[in-house]
Amino acid sequence: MTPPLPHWYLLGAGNMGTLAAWHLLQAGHSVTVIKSGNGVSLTKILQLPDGHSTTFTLPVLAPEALTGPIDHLLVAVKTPYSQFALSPITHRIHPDSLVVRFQNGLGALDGLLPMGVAIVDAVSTSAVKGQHPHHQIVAENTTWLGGPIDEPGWFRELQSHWPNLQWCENIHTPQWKKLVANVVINPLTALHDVPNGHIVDNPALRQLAEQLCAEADAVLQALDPSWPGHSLNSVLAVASATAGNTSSMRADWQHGAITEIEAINGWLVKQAGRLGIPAPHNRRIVALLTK
Ligand SMILES: NC(=O)C1=CN([C@@H]2O[C@H](COP(=O)(O)OP(=O)(O)OC[C@H]3O[C@@H](n4cnc5c(N)ncnc54)[C@H](OP(=O)(O)O)[C@@H]3O)[C@@H](O)[C@H]2O)C=CC1
Ligand SMILES: CC(C)(CO)C(=O)C(=O)O
Repeated sequence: MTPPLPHWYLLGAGNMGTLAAWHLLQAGHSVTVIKSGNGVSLTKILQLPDGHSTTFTLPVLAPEALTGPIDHLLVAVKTPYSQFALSPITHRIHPDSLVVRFQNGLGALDGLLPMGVAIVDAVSTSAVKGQHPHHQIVAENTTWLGGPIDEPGWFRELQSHWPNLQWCENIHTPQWKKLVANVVINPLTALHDVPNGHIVDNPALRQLAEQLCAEADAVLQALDPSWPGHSLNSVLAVASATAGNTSSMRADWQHGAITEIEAINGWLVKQAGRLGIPAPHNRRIVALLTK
């Protein structure tokens, strides 16, 4: 008999959470948002890449209204909010639960989940923007899922409803590529209040980019000697491809919101410290963007 499709609990029904929920619903999974405001459902209006909009409604449960165990959890809150969002529900998560971490950076869930819980990382080069209830898919690129488990049985079917979704045996590779792009582009565009393309066009920013990138490559190479290094050209290619965009960190910084610096450059600085590798440029940038 085929096992039932997962029932997902979603922490963070913002841009990425809405994208994931839409594809999961399309594939026949069910999704409940965990958020204060029990009983109030969330109606989402998601603009698809072809310009059409789709409207769907997600049930909402307050953390204290949850009763049974959480078997499948999708975490799509911004990294600084992970602990606050997870703490009321961790007692519902058990060693056989599957947690999908849909966040930029690394380490944001470290120490927050019960021992033994499998974390599948989702790395996406897609882009979704907007504010509840309106969300717009502005770029539909590859999304990789992978972690310490084999490809789940439901994945193939989900793939047929989620364009460019891939299962990745070695999630480190896309995750670290994305990390290096975020290490360079996000803080520089935030601090200098410029769109991504300025990293390529402005010689002073490009020099700072080289410094941040070289430190990131040194740390990643120490963690995994097969890391190819020399990431600058691919980082500049991302900055060129998104030249007119406001990075997520620039947007957060402009709004006075806490940024994801701790999970991006902060993670790198922590690794550098552990490994005894100097990372003064990243250290400085973390200090500048930490309120
Ligand atoms: N948007 C994008 O294109 C991409 C984003 N990412 C990454 O995905 C992650 C999510 O980003 P994004 O979706 O853009 O962020 P959003 O700000 O759009 O969404 C975050 C959501 O989390 C909710 N939230 C915050 N705190 C809690 C809480 N305690 N309990 C329940 N819900 C909570 C917010 O609700 P409320 O608004 O009510 O506070 C909001 O709906 C980030 O790590 C980002 O870097 C990765 C690739 C692309
Ligand atoms: C790749 C980049 C920099 C695109 O803007 C991004 O992921 C972000 O803004 O967080």
